[in-house]
Amino acid sequence: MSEPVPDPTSPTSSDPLDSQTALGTPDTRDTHHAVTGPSADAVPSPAVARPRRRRAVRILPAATLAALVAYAVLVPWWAGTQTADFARALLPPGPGQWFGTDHSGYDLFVRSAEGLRVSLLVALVCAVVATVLGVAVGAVAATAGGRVDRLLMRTTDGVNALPHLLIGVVIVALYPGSLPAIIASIALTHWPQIARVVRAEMLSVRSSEYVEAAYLWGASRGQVLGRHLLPAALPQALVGLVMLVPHAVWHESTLSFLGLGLSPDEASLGTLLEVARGDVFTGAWWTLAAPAGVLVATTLSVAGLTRALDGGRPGRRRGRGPDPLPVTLPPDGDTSPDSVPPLVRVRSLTLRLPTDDGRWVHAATELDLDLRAGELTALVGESGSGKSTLASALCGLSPAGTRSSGSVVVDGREMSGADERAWRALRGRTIGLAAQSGAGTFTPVRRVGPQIAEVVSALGTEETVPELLERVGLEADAAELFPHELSGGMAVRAVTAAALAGRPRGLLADEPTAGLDPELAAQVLRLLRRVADSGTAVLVITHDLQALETTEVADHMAVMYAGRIVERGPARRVLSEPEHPYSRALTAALPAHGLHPLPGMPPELTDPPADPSLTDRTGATDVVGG
Ligand SMILES: Nc1ncnc2c1ncn2[C@@H]1O[C@H](COP(=O)(O)OP(=O)(O)OP(=O)(O)O)[C@@H](O)[C@H]1O
Repeated sequence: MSEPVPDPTSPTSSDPLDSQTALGTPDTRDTHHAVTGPSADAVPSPAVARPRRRRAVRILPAATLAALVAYAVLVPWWAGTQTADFARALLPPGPGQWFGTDHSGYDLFVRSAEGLRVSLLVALVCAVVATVLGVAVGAVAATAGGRVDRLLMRTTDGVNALPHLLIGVVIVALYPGSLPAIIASIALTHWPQIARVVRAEMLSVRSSEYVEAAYLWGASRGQVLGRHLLPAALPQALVGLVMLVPHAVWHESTLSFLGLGLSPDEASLGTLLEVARGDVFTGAWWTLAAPAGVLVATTLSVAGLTRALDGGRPGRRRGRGPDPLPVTLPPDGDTSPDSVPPLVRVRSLTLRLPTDDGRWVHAATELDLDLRAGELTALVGESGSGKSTLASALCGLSPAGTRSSGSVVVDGREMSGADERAWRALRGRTIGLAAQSGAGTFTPVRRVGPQIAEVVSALGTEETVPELLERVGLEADAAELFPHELSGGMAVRAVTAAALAGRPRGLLADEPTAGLDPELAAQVLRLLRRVADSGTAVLVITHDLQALETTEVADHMAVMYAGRIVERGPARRVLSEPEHPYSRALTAALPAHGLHPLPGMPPELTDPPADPSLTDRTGATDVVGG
């Protein structure tokens, strides 16, 4: 269900410079310096010594843990079955018994190894069960979103808030000495951390360009989950699993120490500690020190390993998810002057995007636009005027929480209020989107060709990768390249090839010329013209009026400013005789028209003017045209 568009007068204004500041994110890359000069070899400088120390800090926990695991596996195997020998009871540590003996004469070096083996096994099973539960809950929450997500996250918070040990004690007290009860008591209280980490990781990957592109190119939620979200979240889940092991060791040990855990026959470290309680009062401190030392060494090494594993992971940005466009309002009659119905007909489309601080971005207001087969329409305007928001809406990919009204008819079908299934049937097939991010549209770790082949197979067409590449002017061996190996021009072409994989009747190209030099920009625009000439309805979103003017590829042009289309008409006319002051200012900024900069800054879209004109620009001292 869609929500009504909020009252435009309700949002409060904000400082437009805020968003500028946000764009200027400081470079946070590591700036370690290499040591130069003759003395560098002779005397290691602090800059060289520090990485070595860091390497040692990373290796030490792993080596300690490996030694402890070897100790737990090999020593009981080497020692065989021990029998009680009361003649050797409570011997202090010495040459014949390194860790001393307990009150039954058992060698504590062997006994602690057996205890560690049991504790590690129990902890590992608990951690695996908790991780499977956590991954399942996190994945469902991240992919379902909405109410399901909220319900699962509240449950997660609830379980997290419970006193774990108390719950463990209650469960184990109901089934005393039962191993499954011990595992359940630990696993059922420790999955929330994993669920939170997995959900957060999946949400951040879900907003990445290549996942958005996967949806655009027809992938189902299940395919996105299996191909992108789960593989991205699993390393974090694995780190979580390793982190859970020491927790589980401590919980199991505590339960056993309280006499609620395993029986002394299957001694864990906790059982040994519990048995040692009585011996300590006789002065035999080593009976407690041996298992306690092993427990502490295990916990510290796992904790150190966890930090080393977790330390190298880069952060990811959060962003928007692929929620369907909740468009409302009844379809209206075809008001187009042309007889051929457009492939896409937009009428009075209004979109309000929520901000984190409760305001609304007026990203699109009362937009009308037609896209027709065989025609290329250019949508121009400054950054932030709402062009990409419109393109996303035409694919049913508005940001979560978007409020909207108006009509979007695609191929004769009113898509107002259409559900995700309806949009998915249309994405990639009826409308293809070549997204703005170029090479970022592809998963970075795989070659481009197989990724385009996946799009073809998801959309079920007869296209082949070599044919698609040829169509966009790329050599067949470009398929073998990784995304980072593509030049800017090649990346745009590869993205266009993927967008054409479903033989769409409409193509939206978002900033295809961004970052390209004039010659490459012109080549890309001519490529899109050829796509239009083959009968496709093409929308090109661009800032690059210069390239449009040079190539003359556009049939129509719409000028967008502050969320509104302020002028529209034949491209040649709009470029040569713009009518709206903003269109005049845009063309006046071109080198061929005198390079007059636009005055001031565009208005803030959380508080836009009712009738945008150049006079509403903040900081404007000079108004061009008029
Ligand atoms: N997910 C979002 N949530 C809230 N506001 C958003 C979101 N995405 C974009 N906006 C805002 O919507 C407005 C229009 O953004 P949009 O990206 O559509 O502009 P644009 O003209 O395509 O600019 P650019 O060329 O830089 O992409 C901007 O004010 C932007 O900050």
